[in-house]
Amino acid sequence: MLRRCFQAALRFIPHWPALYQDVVSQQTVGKSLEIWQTAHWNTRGLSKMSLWPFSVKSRDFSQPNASWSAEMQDVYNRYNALCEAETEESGKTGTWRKLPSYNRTLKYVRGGVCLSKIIQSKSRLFTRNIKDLGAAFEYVVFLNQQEKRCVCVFQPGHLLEGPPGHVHGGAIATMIDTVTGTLAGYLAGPVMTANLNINYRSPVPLGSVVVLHSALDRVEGKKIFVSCRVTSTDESKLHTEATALFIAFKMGYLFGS
Ligand SMILES: CCCCCCCC/C=C\CCCCCCCC(=O)SCCNC(=O)CCNC(=O)[C@H](O)C(C)(C)COP(=O)(O)OP(=O)(O)OC[C@H]1O[C@@H](n2cnc3c(N)ncnc32)[C@H](O)[C@@H]1OP(=O)(O)O
Repeated sequence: MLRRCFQAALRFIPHWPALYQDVVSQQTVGKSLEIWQTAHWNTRGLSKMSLWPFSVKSRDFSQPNASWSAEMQDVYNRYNALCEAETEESGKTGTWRKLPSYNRTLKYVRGGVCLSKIIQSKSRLFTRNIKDLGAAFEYVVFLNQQEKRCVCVFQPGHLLEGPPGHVHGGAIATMIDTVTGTLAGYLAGPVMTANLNINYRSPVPLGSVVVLHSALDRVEGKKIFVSCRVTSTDESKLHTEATALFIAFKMGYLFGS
């Protein structure tokens, strides 16, 4: 049923066939890097590219809101200023870029906003499925594509409790998976986590602000190795360390073709 739905959708979304064909024809990460970045992932704004006649705007869930603490806002301002400063200097895209954060990964794909209304329309990204501001995952990711690294400013809310007053290890793992997966995804197109190794060094208090620093270690064919450190905002305290392996896949893999 899902497969039929997907195939029917392919016929109606103007850009999807191009996306689909290129995905299935790319064998290695190396080959697909530039193609995905420039043409297929919604990294600059889908509405500019799409011919779809209806609204294709997705809400960006990583905008500052009233739940953000002063510390969260400060760190956000620091990285946001880097994005703006470098953009002004060069007159074009800066080295740092704030990434949008949608509530479905499908929305990063060209035509995906429309597809998301058709395919399992009630599905939501795990980290963006609680509507109360500040209650769970408050975060924003900045990408430095040249240096192949990203940072995430994360303010865990009260619904993420594990040990009393502190963040659940699974919630930290979720954020590590999200941030390393986002980096791998922006560098290589669609990826899935194959392996995630985590060492928890010190507990994270609920409502505090931490920074996830993620960097590309190496690429071997379709294997993308990424590492991540979770620290206090001044980096004086190490909370968590992790390494992750992502595998680039063809979109058809998820839809049975
Ligand atoms: C979806 C797109 C996301 C991108 C978004 C970018 C934009 C940002 C947007 C929004 C942010 C949100 C980001 C969220 C991120 C969350 C990600 C997840 O949580 S993913 C769910 C959990 N993961 C699974 O459910 C996988 C289940 N596993 C599988 O499906 C397969 O095992 C898979 C695809 C991982 C590998 O498939 P095979 O095993 O058929 O692949 P073979 O071709 O055999 O292996 C390739 C190489 O990888 C090695 N390999 C495979 N698994 C390994 C493992 N576990 N450990 C070590 N090596 C492994 C193999 O030995 C092989 O190596 P040799 O080429 O021979 O050198």
